[in-house]
Amino acid sequence: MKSILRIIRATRELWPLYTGIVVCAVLTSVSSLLAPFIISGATDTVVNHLNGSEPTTGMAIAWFAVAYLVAQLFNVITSNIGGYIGDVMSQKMRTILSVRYFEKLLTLPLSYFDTELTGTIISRLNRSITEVTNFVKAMSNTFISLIITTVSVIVISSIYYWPLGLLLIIIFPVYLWLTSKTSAKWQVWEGKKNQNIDIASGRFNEVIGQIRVVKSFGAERRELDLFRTHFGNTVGLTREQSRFWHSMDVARLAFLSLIFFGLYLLIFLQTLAGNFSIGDMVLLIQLLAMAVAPINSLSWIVDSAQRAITGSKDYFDVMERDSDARALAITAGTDVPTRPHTIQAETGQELVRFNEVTFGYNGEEDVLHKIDLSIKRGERIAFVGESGGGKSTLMALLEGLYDARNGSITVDGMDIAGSDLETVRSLIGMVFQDASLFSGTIAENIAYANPATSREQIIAAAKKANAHEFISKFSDGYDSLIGERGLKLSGGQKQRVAVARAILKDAPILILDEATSALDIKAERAVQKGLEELMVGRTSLIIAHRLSTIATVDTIVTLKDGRIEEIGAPAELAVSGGIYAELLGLQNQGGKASKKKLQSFDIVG
Ligand SMILES: Nc1ncnc2c1ncn2[C@@H]1O[C@H](COP(=O)(O)OP(=O)(O)OP(=O)(O)O)[C@@H](O)[C@H]1O
Repeated sequence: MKSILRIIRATRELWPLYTGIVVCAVLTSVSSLLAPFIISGATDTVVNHLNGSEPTTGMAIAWFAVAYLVAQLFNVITSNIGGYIGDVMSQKMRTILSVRYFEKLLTLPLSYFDTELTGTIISRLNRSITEVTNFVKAMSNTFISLIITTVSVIVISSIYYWPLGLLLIIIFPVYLWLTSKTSAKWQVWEGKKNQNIDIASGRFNEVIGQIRVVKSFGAERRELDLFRTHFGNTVGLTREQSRFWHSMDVARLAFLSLIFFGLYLLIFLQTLAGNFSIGDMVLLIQLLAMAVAPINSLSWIVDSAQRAITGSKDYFDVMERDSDARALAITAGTDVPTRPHTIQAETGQELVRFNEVTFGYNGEEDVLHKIDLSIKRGERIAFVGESGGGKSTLMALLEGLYDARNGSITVDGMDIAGSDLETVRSLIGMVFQDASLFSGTIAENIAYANPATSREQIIAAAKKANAHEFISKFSDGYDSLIGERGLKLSGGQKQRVAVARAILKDAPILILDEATSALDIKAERAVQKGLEELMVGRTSLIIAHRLSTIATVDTIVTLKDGRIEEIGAPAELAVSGGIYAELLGLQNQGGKASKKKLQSFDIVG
């Protein structure tokens, strides 16, 4: 329950809506309580008229009907206004919670995403927020009227005949006791179901996101079976859970029926004995009928409260994680650099420095050891090493995605650990191995760094990236929509759009992870032409996958098991007997074994 209160506290700006809901609920309950009294009055008036003790007119009786009508209309209006406010409140609450969740995810360190599946994160968000908002809405609409109605029924019945009140009071503790007995078990089942759904949804997202891989491996059936199994598990769990819940519900309702049997018996006997008038009897029967609904909804409230508690736990689990303070500053907008950093280093002077950098992921073993490296402004530097040697990790550190365990990295003299991330990242452009485009138009993708970029600038960037020609051939040109991840573009086309995107970002430092994806020679040349344009006047760090690229750089850094083995110009390293020389030798040898060895270095030729 504490977590529900936390949600309400966390959304305290909604208090005018909460108040509106409470006021409407009070008015609705009061107006619905009026109806039994009006009908009771009318019944007594009719009965008295019929037995001749108090003759009345049709007009007088009609006023009862009018009063009933007014009470009912009032009830309808207040309950609907309450419903309207409830709808707005729950949607606002949903919006607030969802935005905060998204904001939180955007500020969490990358290490969180290394261990969580995207689909799982989404599924958890949907479930927890839906259940919490549904519950708060239902609570606000029903809980208050439940209390008012119940208390009124107990008080009024007691005034008429105290044993009636006593019997009604007994119902609540027994009912709650029976319900709480079920709750602990219920939650365990619910947790297991959620686990299965999260795994299935996580996989679902991955499979649909990488549908080509799935199809090419013919893994559709296997994936479908896995999905079916996880969802199938939830059916079995629901069976057990529901069987238990409903058998407890039978106990609850049987007990309720027993108490109501006693209540009705007492009312009938008292009326027969002349202690209640017919009107009193009608009033009490109606009041009891009104009490049944809140009692029945007790178990439903407990049920949805349990769901909401589980949901809010998941929610707070993520919300309580430590954000990366510097990422937080970006989403909060407090870290916007007042002016773009202008590079101080002259061409040929040191721009990037790795100073004895050691790093390991998430408390795991070190994967980079004492990396010492100086990169000059304007230099082209290729990183070569076996797969897993630490090339991507080194780049991730430079971008400030992870913090070094030891040592420091400076860019233009700024230690990136102490600098605001927005400045650091504004200095670095990236072209990823997988172009990673978003759904939307080609123009939107090219202008991702700055959506306000003019169409002329977008076209100029596309021309430099060697992409203008193919884009112009689409019927909608730059406004052509590309599917999620740009599925409608070829690999080479996607790469060129990504290059144009990097050209527009215009960062002085470039990280290029050369595409190894099976680009044919023509496509590769087209991309290469764009990359050459992109690299002009910039400092380029290249994770190279082609010996032809490596041969053209100023400096090669070879990495082995997270350590720098050699640094030098291609001509020097070609004869030094190190990794690069070995790779050149393998290329010249040809043959299967050589090809395999080259592949282990992610070198495609
Ligand atoms: N997110 C991560 N969490 C934990 N360990 C990781 C993570 N990313 C990489 N590693 C590990 O760090 C080491 C270096 O990986 P890295 O991706 O930097 O190598 P690489 O040289 O770029 O390889 P490749 O060329 O295959 O991409 C590897 O042992 C890898 O298993």
